[in-house]
Amino acid sequence: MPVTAKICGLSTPETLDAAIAGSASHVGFVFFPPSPRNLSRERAAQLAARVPGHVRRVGVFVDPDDATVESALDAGLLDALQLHDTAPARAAAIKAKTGREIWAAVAVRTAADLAAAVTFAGAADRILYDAKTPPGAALPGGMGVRFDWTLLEGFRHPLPWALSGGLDPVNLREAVTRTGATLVDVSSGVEISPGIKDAGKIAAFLAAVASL
Ligand SMILES: O=C(O)c1ccccc1NCC(=O)[C@H](O)[C@H](O)COP(=O)(O)O
Repeated sequence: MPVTAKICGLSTPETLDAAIAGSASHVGFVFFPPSPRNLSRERAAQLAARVPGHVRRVGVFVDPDDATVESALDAGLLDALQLHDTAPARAAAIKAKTGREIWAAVAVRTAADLAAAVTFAGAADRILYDAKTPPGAALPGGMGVRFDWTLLEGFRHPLPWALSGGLDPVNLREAVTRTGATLVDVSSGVEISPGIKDAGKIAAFLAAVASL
């Protein structure tokens, strides 16, 4: 099965272009003000206009209200909405209201955390297994934290899914081999500092994906 990749937290034309040139299947735009990757409406519109139709635009949110979603949808021309810290009923309501594909982030540290995945059946279209960030962390994602990938070995996934959390070009092969992921998501692993993406690192990650 071919593996595809989402490059998340893009915020400049140069790094967005590197993701597109390297054949990313998805690009992620963050709409969460505490994040160093947060986009203004204007920047989101500027970036969204550069994305060709075959690359899917994913908006990343943390339990957003309707106004936040509407504003981002309009500016970012979003194909999918990735929801962190969002209850299944709220995810279902956003899906019904927007008609967009919904990705539900499930934060994982232990096997017990995986039980949340099934609660999104019927409410979301895809599960994003992401590493649980430390207690008190400013962000629920995008912190370069990985989880124990063996937890996903033999797990019965209730929905299509993607793997995230602390991925980089070096650990990618082990992550995919252990979990069987066919869609991977990276942010910190292609940055030189939080929020600052690097075109060379993006190219290296996508080359590693293509070599799997
Ligand atoms: O990236 C952010 O700043 C962010 C903020 C709030 C919620 C989620 C966020 N990122 C979600 C992602 O999709 C990241 O790509 C994912 O957590 C993996 O991040 P990393 O471990 O840094 O590769």
